[in-house]
Amino acid sequence: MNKTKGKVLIVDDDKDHADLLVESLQKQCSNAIAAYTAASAKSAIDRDGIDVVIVDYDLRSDTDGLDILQYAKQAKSSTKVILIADQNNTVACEQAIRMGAYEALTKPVDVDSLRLMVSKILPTRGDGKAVEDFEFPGVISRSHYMQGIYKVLRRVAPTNISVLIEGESGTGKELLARAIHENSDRRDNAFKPINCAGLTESLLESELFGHAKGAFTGATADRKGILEQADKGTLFLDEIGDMPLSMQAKLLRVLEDGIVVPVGATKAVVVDVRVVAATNHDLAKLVEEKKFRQDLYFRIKGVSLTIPPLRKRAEDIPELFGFFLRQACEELGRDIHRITESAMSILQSYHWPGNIRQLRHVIRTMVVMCDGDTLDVGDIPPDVHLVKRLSGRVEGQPDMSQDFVAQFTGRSLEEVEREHIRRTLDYTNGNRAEAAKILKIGERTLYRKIKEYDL
Ligand SMILES: Nc1ncnc2c1ncn2[C@@H]1O[C@H](COP(=O)(O)OP(=O)(O)OP(=O)(O)O)[C@@H](O)[C@H]1O
Repeated sequence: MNKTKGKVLIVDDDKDHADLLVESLQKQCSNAIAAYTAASAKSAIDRDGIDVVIVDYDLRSDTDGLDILQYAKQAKSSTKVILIADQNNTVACEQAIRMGAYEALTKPVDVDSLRLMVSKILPTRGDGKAVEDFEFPGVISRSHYMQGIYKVLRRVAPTNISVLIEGESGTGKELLARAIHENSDRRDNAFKPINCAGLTESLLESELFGHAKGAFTGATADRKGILEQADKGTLFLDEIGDMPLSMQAKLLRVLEDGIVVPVGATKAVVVDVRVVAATNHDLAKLVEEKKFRQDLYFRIKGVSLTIPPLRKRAEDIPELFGFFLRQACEELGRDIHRITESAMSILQSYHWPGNIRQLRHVIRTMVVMCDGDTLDVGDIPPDVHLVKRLSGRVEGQPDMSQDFVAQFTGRSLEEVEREHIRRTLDYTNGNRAEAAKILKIGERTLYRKIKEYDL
């Protein structure tokens, strides 16, 4: 059988069960180990750089499986954690998923399915050797959209091909560009980003190409441009759609010939750069409108990728949430592990115009606002709150009604009504008069429904 590379840790205080899982996983994973206590699990995580943790929720010690989940993710965010809980403990399973667990299973666990799951996380090559480690440090994503993107990146990153990344602001374009660089042979040389928007043409030219001493007022010394600084490395051209047309022509020439002449210099410099470009415009449309040069478009678009906005991949939110929660807690010296179901559900159905960047800020604000050890609806900033989503289309924002409907598809009208009333009451912190106003029903009707639905 093809063995996977990667380390698997089984954490279970039932020694026999842990050993059984280790034995079964060792058939496919040469490096499966067991820990019977939380303390030894933590030292294995610190010591061994574990890739997959399979942890029993009920450890019968002062801690539980969720604590190990949090510890493992903090030690290495790419570690995948599978939680196993008792059949009736769906609360722990839901909490684990909210905290970024890869999967949460209830007992009895089918060992073959578990093995299959681990083999999906740690793939093998046909010749039995493990796939080369391919790291996207700090890049979180489990949605099928993002998995598709990673598949392409795995192939593309190690080559020299130019990559064009399209996506709304804050979707993680620069992060992916860095991941491409880190997974290429150029990783030991520089990754140089430059934002092509917001710079005057002459500034952009001098930033890109450099300048000679005395080239213009203020040029008191020779200065290497970004292109030269990125020699043998990667040049990241952010917001390339905003580059002035005349600069586009100059850039194309350099990319074609690999020769840079700094502003005011007489000598040319030969450079070897790989280009990764990003834009939040539809570049093909800009080409049609003659606002972007077609020849440059083809030059930078060796492979093009579009990162979907966060609202189209709400399934990524729990894992991103866990990641940013840990970051914020570390930064602010807080110890918060949990989020209520209603709060997570609000985060998952918000439309996130600022995408992942906005999510990160919101989670930080929630940590600041939170009094206890669990984030709740009241900690969510008002602009992310329910009312905008429930009132349908927000001006200037996409229509969210589809996402809203999708949440409730397959549920009865009664269930939807109950849930809707519950969330609205959450939103108004239990203020019935305000909730009735939002719901556009009388207060007496609301009172009746609260009793009827036992809210
Ligand atoms: N998949 C991800 N996992 C973890 N963090 C992410 C992910 N994607 C984005 N981020 C974080 O979100 C923030 C915004 O990402 P980034 O700057 O790469 O976006 P961008 O699309 O380049 O934005 P802009 O177009 O405004 O320059 C960064 O803090 C980044 O680390």
